[in-house]
Amino acid sequence: MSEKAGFNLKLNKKPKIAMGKPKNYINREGTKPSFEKGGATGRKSNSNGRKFKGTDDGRRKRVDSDQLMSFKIDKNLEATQRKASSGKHLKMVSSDLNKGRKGNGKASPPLENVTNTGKATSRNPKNVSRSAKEVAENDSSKKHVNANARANSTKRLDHLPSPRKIVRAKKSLKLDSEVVDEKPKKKKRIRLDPYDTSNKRLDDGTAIDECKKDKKKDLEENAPMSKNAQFRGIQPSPSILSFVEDNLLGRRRTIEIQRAGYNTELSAPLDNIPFSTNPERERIEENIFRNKLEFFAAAKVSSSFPAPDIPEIAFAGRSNVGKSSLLNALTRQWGVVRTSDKPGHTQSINFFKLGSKFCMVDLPGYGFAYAKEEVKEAWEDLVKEYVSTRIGLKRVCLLIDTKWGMKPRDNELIDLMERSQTKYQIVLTKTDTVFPIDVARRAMQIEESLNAKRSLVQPVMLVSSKSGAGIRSLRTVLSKIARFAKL
Ligand SMILES: Nc1nc2c(ncn2[C@@H]2O[C@H](COP(=O)(O)OP(=O)(O)OP(=O)(O)O)[C@@H](O)[C@H]2O)c(=O)[nH]1
Ligand SMILES: [Mg+2]
Repeated sequence: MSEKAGFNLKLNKKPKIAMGKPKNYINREGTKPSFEKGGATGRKSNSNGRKFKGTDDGRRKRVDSDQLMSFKIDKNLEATQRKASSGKHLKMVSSDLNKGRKGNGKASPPLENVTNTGKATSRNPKNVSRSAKEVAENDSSKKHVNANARANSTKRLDHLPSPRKIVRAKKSLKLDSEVVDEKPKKKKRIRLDPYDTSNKRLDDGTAIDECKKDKKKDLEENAPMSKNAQFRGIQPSPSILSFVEDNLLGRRRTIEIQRAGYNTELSAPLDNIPFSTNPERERIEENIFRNKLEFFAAAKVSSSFPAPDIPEIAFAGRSNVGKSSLLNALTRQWGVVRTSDKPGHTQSINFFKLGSKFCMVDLPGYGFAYAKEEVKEAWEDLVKEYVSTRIGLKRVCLLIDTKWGMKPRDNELIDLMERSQTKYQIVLTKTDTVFPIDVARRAMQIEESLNAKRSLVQPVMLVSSKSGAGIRSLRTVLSKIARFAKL
């Protein structure tokens, strides 16, 4: 076999298909595919010789059958393309081609023609004529190609196609191979650009999410911290922390209190002497608080106040903060001052003598209480009048619930006491209801917030009437007032 023939065979890739061509196979110019005339069945009668020009009948018949064969193949290709099937269909095409060759005993077009025609017909039947023209143009070369194919067995190539034709043939072969090769390929994955916000799908999904994230971040950064978050951010000083730990302030387990040497059988166990061998409660260290607590006056209006002949210490604060309970805890005389879990229990200013030289005053609470608004307002006015005008009032213990901290009404009273230059001291109550760290935080918070107050007496006292924590310390502070107070 000559070199050129070999080259043509390379172009055809499947020389076997071309090999089956009969000797008298001629490709025609201007022939129309039979399906344009409504015949897609491959009937012999379908090929109407009269409509083909420049060919004799015999040839026409052969051409028709060829065309029919080509169309048959085209149809197969169409189906192949529609089903998007791969090499399987290509095999079918080849087998059909072979079938046609075997069955008819006639020439079948070479693979390149078949695929070319298939490609053309699959999109536009008009392309068939163009393809036929191409076929005609390449007539001679294809003749030789076919002849080459035949020459595989017997003959050698007579003349070679021009280089231009070879290129064209190569191109067509490429296109054909592309058509054939593209089918088995998997669908191309569409890669979405995450930064392309013009993409609707991105807008619906990732892009919006990112926007939301950014907005959320901005809001988080710019939004003011919640009160709770601010409170959690407080770093108590080491001195406050150690005070809290030393006095077992805050919520503690019974075992912890027992290990510290306190008798948990007693009420307010921490208000005792640790590791005492005495099974009973030790005596109160401050003499003044050993006195009997005696109720001696109650006032709902200022005119009912008793004569101010002894120093007084008053206990003010919101309703239910633990004022009455603290009086009992300080004197260890439970039941003398009535307490209740119902806010607003104390409805008048109650005066209690502790011995002959000292008086403790239980004030009605302000803020939320189970009472009518006008009644509560009357209590509040009474309390304000008492703390701002009372002669003999040496100190106001302003009780704040450790859990809730200071409220606007507390600040109102502070402002009033500041104006009236009444000495006041903050007492944090119910410390047993929160964690030790929160006791320290609250103390720190209040100390810092009231730093500039002139009438405020430091330090902030931390107590629990229930556990007895901090009661002894408060007693020490108050007994000094009672001892040195003069009218
Ligand atoms: N856990 C705990 N509960 C307490 C403490 N002190 C008081 N209580 C409870 O709090 C509730 C209210 O106590 P009170 O002493 O009546 O409070 P108050 O401030 O006098 O209330 P008003 O008279 O209504 O203004 C009662 O149920 C007490 O048992 C404490 O230190 N710890
Ligand atoms: Mg009370």
